[in-house]
Amino acid sequence: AKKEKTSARRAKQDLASCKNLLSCLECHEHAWPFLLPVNTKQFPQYKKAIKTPMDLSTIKRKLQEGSYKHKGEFASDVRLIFSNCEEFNEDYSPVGRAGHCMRQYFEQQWAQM
Ligand SMILES: Cc1ncccc1N[C@@H](C)c1ccc2c(c1)OCCO2
Repeated sequence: AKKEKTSARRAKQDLASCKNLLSCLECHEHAWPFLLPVNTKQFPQYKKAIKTPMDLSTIKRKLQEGSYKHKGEFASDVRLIFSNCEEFNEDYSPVGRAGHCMRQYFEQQWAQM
């Protein structure tokens, strides 16, 4: 019973840390391209090019719904945002640069979790 308690407590702590890190990502100056799902009416080719779209609002919903069993699954979805961004956007475009900046920020914060 002791072992389960600590792992339940750690799971709670991890969820709180993921929610906190997500808030930091959402309010980052360069988060603007990633806040909501890419509008495929605005970018018709996006649907074909990007097999698994991801964005910060979707991650927020998944956290709230308890969709992530381990914090690593949360990190994978965040990294998916940035790999989709690299696939679709030129490195030196405004969105491409924002993606590189946000990825660097995320990995820095993630390493301290
Ligand atoms: C992350 C991403 N990848 C590929 C395409 C779009 C986006 N983001 C949207 C929000 C977006 C990014 C940039 C925009 C825009 C919408 O609307 C018009 C002007 O510039």
